[in-house]
Amino acid sequence: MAHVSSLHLHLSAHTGKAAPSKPPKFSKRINKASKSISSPKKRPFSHLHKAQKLNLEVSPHRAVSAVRLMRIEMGGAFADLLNEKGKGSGDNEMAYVERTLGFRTKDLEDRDLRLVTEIVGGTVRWRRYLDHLICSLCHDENTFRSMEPLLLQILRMGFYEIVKLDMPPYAVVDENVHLAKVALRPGAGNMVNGILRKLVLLKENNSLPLPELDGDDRSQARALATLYSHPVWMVRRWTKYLGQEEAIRLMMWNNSDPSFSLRANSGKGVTRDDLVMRLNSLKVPYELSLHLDHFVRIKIGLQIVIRDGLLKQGLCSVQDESAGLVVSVVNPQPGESIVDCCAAPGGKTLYMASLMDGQGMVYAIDINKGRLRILRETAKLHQVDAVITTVPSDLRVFAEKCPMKSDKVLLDAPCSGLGVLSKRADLRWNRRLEDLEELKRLQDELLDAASKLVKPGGILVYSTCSIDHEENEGRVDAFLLRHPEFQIDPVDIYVPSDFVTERGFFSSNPVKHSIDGAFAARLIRAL
Ligand SMILES: C[S@@+](CC[C@H](N)C(=O)[O-])C[C@H]1O[C@@H](n2cnc3c(N)ncnc32)[C@H](O)[C@@H]1O
Repeated sequence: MAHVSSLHLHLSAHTGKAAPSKPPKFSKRINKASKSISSPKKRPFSHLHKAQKLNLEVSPHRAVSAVRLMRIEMGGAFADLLNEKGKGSGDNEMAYVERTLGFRTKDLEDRDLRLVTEIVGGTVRWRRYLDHLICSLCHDENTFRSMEPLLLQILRMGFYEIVKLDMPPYAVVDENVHLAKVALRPGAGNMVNGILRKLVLLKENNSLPLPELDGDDRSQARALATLYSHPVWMVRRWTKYLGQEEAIRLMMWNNSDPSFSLRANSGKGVTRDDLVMRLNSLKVPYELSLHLDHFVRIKIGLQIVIRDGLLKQGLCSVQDESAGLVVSVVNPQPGESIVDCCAAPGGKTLYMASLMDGQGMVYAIDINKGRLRILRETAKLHQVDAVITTVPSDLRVFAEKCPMKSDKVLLDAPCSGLGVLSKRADLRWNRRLEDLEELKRLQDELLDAASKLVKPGGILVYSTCSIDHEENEGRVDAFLLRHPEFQIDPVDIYVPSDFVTERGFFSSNPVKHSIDGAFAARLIRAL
């Protein structure tokens, strides 16, 4: 999670990358605020102190959104509330606002939090599109490129609200101008006013300066990347593998509001009916999963579920159905010994453990000790810790040193995450094409290591949350060439046929199935 002291980094609007420097563009107010941030002693928030800094004219959702956007861009934090793991309570957020902007606003209500989620998620997703418009309406490109980070975030929010949310334009202009004035300085407010008013006029005349979809493949990819707000390399890759129409549909999915699934924690004796009763009493609308007995889908209301403590009490988990279906491919049975090779933070480990009726063992290996600690704690909370053993280790080292042979081995490999871009709003901006090559090398090494832990006749499941052919089928094909002792075990008896590829792999497609994109291959070792 981003630490607020990252405000000391200067962020270039051009690269979106933070580079260490003194904070050149922040107003004195911000510099003062960041001084107090880096001080190890926190100032107590006395009532007097609060009253002095209370600003009732800036709406809370706007102040919180601006600060979250700063944290995301400068620290790589995730945009969705889910990743705040329920810590995003109003109080916490307001402390961030005060330390970043130098004032508090009135407290956040549930409605404000919903707006924050919508504005932050949308502004991050539409960043390339919004920056194109902002840059077009600036005096010159240099003005845009050298814009101070907070000012840019305020403009992005305003553009998003006007263009994508169709909010009443002059109210948006007034509020963002006011925020820029109090959080930065009067001149910044004037600039926001000028640019946003230009935007309102252009929108009213239906003449937003957007690129045309023409020219050669490269220029079309660049235009699509702006129109649907994705990196150019992703557009080029998807156009090549999926065709332009399908690539556009995928980008539209990635830009839509994500829906979430909840898994009733049967390890603790909670049934889906129990979960549904709680959701009814909280008035959170849901749909039963068509594919998995323990799962329900919710489009809205995750905040309410978090607030009500359902996650903290271990009654359910937030888990996408695509992850649940990967567990169906493993098909864990009571009494089995299962190795989960890249287990943390434990979504699949916990679900597998809950299906084992207290018999057998899931060995949860992960290189990341901190994430593994979270897994251990959640396993206790979910009352499945008796069938989980955590092993902090690099899988490659573990497989070399430890001769254990298991019934089943799941390798849920580190991957690009290209199947989960609707939930991970900022991920598209953090991934580079070069990452894929590095990831493929790691995936091959981890597959080789995982295969050593499978007993003769045992099962190896390779899974990712990517929709990229090279990370999925490509890795399996390369593995089968290196390991003729394994062959494909088709997944059709474990998951609905709609998810089964011609070659017998599991594949979920966000556009087709309205869940995250994921992949799993079930491989069986010769006796
Ligand atoms: C996709 S995540 C796993 C998600 C997890 N299976 C779940 O369902 O919650 C990939 C995991 O691989 C771990 N990892 C990366 N390199 C590793 C290695 N060499 N050995 C073991 N774990 C590794 C990362 O720490 C990360 O937790």
